[in-house]
Amino acid sequence: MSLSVQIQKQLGDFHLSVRLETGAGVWGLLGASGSGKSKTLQCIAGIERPDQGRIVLNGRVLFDAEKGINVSVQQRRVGYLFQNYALFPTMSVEENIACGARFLKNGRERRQRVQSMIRRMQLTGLENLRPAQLSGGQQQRTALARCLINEPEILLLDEPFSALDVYLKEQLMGEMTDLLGQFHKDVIVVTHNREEAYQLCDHLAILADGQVDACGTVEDVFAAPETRAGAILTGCKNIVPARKAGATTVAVPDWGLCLETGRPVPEAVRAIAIREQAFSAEAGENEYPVEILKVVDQPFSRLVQFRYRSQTVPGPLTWRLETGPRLQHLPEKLGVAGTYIILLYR
Ligand SMILES: Nc1ncnc2c1ncn2[C@@H]1O[C@H](COP(=O)(O)OP(=O)(O)OP(=O)(O)O)[C@@H](O)[C@H]1O
Repeated sequence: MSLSVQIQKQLGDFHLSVRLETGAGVWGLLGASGSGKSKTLQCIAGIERPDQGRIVLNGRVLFDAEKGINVSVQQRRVGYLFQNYALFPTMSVEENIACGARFLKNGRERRQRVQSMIRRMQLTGLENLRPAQLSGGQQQRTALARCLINEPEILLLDEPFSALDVYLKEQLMGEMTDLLGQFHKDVIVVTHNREEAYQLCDHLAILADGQVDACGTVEDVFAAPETRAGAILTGCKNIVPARKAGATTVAVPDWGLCLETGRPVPEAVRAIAIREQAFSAEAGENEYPVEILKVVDQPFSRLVQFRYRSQTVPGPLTWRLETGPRLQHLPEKLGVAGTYIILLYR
């Protein structure tokens, strides 16, 4: 699969300007609320019309502003799973799924396809129930079946788990991964949740203020987000302006420190990020005196707020530890291994 998106759209004061090239597998659009994720997906599906640009799916031009091409939603062969599934409340499971196969004129073939979908999506026995009589997972499978029956070339999932509680979400994420694997569908999934992004996707594009800010494999984006937006969205809490100080060191004026990164530091570095788990009382590297401000016990971890004694700005830093015996002695120094210092360029 290849999808090329180059679109611009003005929405009130908000400017969407997305350039994205995706390949096979599951791609995630990870962005904060209001960053333009849903609008991007809707432009690809043909629900929204960009002001400018071009969208090409597997060599087929779906939209080209200059050439006046705008293929209809029905003809795009793009499956779109709405955030709340958008099932028709007065229709049964079977009727909802059949809606996705309206394009099939042959009634017998349509019925066969619907029955096959019901089996594959493990909805057997539920055919005559209405959406309100289904569990969250059954509703999601019905909506997925309605998308997939049309044999789309790509499946777009808009925040597929946002409406679910934590327990159901974990269960359904596992199910969804299995189903997507079974159907061998290429997928773009929109989410603001880093766990979802990490678990479901092979590749990630970070969306910030209507633009793609960073792009790469999930592992690379999480290991080295490169931008502030990427660092925040992948869960970094300690982000601070920094600049190159030496071949392998960064100066961090707000903390009054110079940190050794253990690798060449490019001139372009503008900030660093250190994950909460990266600090250690036994790091043996970059160890500096700290003042512990607060210890908050959480169910499976302990959050320690601290400041460097050399710090010139007030905001606390956070250090997260696995829950163990209560801290007997609060450390006087904390360190961080150079490899855990994430260099940010924007
Ligand atoms: N019709 C509109 N007129 C003006 N602004 C709009 C319109 N529709 C959307 N916007 C703005 O466009 C921006 C992007 O919206 P979009 O729904 O794509 O965000 P999102 O990243 O999906 O957010 P969320 O995660 O909250 O759903 C938002 O700031 C929104 O306020």
